[in-house]
Amino acid sequence: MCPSVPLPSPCPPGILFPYSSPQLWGRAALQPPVLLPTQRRTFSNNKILVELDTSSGVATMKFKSPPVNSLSLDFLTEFCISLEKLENDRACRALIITSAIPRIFSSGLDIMEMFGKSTEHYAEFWRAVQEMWLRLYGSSMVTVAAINGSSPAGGCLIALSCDYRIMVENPKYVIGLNEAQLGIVAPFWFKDTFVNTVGHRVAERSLQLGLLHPVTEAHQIGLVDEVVPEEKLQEKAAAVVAQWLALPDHARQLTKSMMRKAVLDHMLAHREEDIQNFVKFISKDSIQKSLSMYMEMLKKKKS
Ligand SMILES: CCCCC/C=C\C/C=C\C=C\CC(=O)SCCNC(=O)CCNC(=O)[C@H](O)C(C)(C)COP(=O)(O)OP(=O)(O)OC[C@H]1O[C@@H](n2cnc3c(N)ncnc32)[C@H](O)[C@@H]1OP(=O)(O)O
Repeated sequence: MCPSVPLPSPCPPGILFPYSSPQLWGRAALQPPVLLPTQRRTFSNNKILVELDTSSGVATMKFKSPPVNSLSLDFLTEFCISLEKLENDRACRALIITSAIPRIFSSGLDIMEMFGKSTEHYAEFWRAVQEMWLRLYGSSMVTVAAINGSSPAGGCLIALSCDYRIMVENPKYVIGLNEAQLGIVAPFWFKDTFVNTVGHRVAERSLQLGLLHPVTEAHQIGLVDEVVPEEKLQEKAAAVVAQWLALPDHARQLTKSMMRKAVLDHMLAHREEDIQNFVKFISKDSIQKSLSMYMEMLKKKKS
């Protein structure tokens, strides 16, 4: 067992603290460097599979919710539970997120959760979306998105919330915050997470046009950090994680907290207001009509 680690003092008021227990910091990093046999711990539900290699401290999370890994309320709940389990596991220092569904990383928020439902449902759903982002963006683990398929809107947010993004080179895959194309608006914390990754000008253009960027372009604008052939994805993700884990956990975690604190604090301070704004916005007839037309368009595309 890893001994509990004293908090760095004075304790910075970073968002990482409410979402990860400070006494867990250091985790496997502070254990003596003994060679342990590879040990795997697996847990799974019907949406997500998690495999933790306790000898390296690296967990791999696979989204497995057909047909397109859309982020339904159930999916978000399972995602948050899985994140919490890993965050609280002393043996886990890093997380690789990928998809078990061919060609799709995640299709973003489940549009059916935002269509034709009660205001109570919209509020519950939006709180779950916020919770997912707070946990992932505020995670004390090293997080790498291994993006093996298209990743629009909420799917892109998941990737943006990680520390590093590696995408498979495939001319058919796209990634971006395309909310404007659906007639909806990316909330301020989606926008802030995007700006923190690609910068203001690129984000402004991309958001206003609701662009879904092909992989090469996503790499050029800094939306993804690396592009690799499919067969190299897991190997690359493992190498990136190893590089990040070579640093002392507390230094990396405090730096991460410092970089992300303003955006996380802003959202926490406006969380209830953001839920009210979402409910009001999504309940509008005009927005419901836009979503309905978008779903129709998706179905027509198939036939
Ligand atoms: C001013 C105040 C502002 C306050 C804030 C307000 C609002 C913010 C609100 C919301 C923010 C939302 C963010 C989002 O994430 S919205 C979701 C955006 N997602 C998309 O646009 C993706 C749409 N899907 C696709 O482009 C393709 O499906 C995809 C490329 C993912 C896969 O293509 P493929 O050809 O393989 O598969 P399809 O046949 O298209 O799809 C299969 C099946 O799945 C259904 N589906 C796809 N995506 C979704 C989805 N996101 N939600 C629900 N269902 C989805 C699709 O309709 C098909 O269904 P069926 O026909 O088989 O029944």
